[in-house]
Amino acid sequence: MTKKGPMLWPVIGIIPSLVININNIYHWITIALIKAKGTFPYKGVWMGRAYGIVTVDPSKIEYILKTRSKNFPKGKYYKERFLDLLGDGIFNADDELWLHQRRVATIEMHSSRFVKYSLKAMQDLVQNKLLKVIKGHNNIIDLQELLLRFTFDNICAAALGVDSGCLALELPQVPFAKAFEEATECTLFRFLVPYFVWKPMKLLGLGFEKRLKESTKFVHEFADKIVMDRRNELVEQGNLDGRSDLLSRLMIMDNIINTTKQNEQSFFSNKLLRDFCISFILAGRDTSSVGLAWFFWLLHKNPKIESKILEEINDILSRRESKEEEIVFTMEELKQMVYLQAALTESLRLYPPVPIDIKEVINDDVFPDGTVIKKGAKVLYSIFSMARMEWIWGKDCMEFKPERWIQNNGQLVNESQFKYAVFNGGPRLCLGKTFAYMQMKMVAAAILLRYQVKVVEGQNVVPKLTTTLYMRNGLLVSFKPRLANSAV
Ligand code: HEM
Repeated sequence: MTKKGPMLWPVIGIIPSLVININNIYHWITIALIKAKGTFPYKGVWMGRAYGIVTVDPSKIEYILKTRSKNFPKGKYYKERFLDLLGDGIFNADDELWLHQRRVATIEMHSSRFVKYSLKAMQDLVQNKLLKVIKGHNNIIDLQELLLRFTFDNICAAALGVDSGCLALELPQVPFAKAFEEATECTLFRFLVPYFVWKPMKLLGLGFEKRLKESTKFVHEFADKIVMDRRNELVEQGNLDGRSDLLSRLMIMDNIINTTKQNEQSFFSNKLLRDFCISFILAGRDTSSVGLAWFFWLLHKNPKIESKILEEINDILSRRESKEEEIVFTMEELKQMVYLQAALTESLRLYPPVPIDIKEVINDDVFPDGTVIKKGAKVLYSIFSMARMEWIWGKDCMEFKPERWIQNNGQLVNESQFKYAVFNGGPRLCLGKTFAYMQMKMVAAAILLRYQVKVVEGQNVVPKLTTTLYMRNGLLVSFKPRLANSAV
């Protein structure tokens, strides 16, 4: 049953409490959820269509993400806000349209071809770009911004097969990345103001809606050109054998299906391919970089854990038969980094890149504990707050403890997706989870082996209110070469 939560005023609902706590929103929601014993009702402004419950209850999360997932889709509320940027892409689709994209993307992402391609892309990006930028910058640098540049280049290579150039040595402004960031930020405003405010603004081309229109146009034109060029390449060459990115593979798969089933319309039109790729870039653009930024911050506060990670990396390297000049981690070595994986998992628990998620209710429903939820309501679940509930994670829930994730036999703990909802769960479990771990381990190990990441003292390291858990002021650091490896 839902317990009392923050005050709901007539007409303006929960808004006054939100406004007062806007600078500390995640902690405020957490405290409200602790007081309400896990779930409370909320209401936005009158006629604003925002009402429902906020929860951290793993059994309710399992109910919405798995047991009754069809009754709790992304829904109209979410979709109409993301429609301009994402169209029908996987991140914004439900039902058949979602299912087909999900199926083909899953097949392709699990293929050894894609895994090999993404590993190579990551290795190249780390060795030839990221480490070079770090080496070339002797001064203080914003680590969050640097990691964002890395993941943007990485996801563009994986999804589109292009180099977006964010990690060039001089760290240039990249128009596509800039437009993407602007379009995402402006879309977020649609979640913060009632629909009767943003819809007229859109119609009249005002304020953030004007910026959204312009940045979306730029993103779409950029992606459209890549899709068109690839289509032409396929027509001219008859194949895309040299390419392993998702866009090329989906185009090829669709082509093969159409050749076997003559007269049937292609599923992946050029527009749907574009929408798919944009969804993919959105999903993988900032999640792992933001996760890594919090990870390095936690290591700074927990030097013993950093030493243990280093010990593990050096131990793995000591088993190499040949001692190459340049150390590039292999897939096998990354798999052996169990302690590093546990530390990353623990860091993501405390600072989940997607801090709050939302689902819409299609038909009236009743949760297993008897809580009634009405058609049209929204369920918000705070993944950030879940980590801070003693009844979910124990008395030490606030501590950064990688050991939580290692069993007595040395294997990693396989936790329930609904207790650890960081990567979502059920049929819409994050498609990039394996990719993200490979990426985060590669970056963390490559940096930690060579450098001590010195966090500049006196910074105000706090979360920003966006769909992804950015650090509001970034993370200023300097890199101090480790003596033993300074030549690497
Ligand atoms: C630490 C890194 C990451 C975290 C914590 C994370 C988390 C999530 C979450 C919570 C969702 C569900 C969102 C929702 O439905 O509301 C999701 C979906 C998704 N993620 Fe990730 N993600 C990460 C990295 C990535 C990467 C690197 C990629 C791409 C390579 C990716 C691709 C996707 C896709 C395509 C979906 C949509 C799946 C669907 O709707 O069927 N993610 N992710």
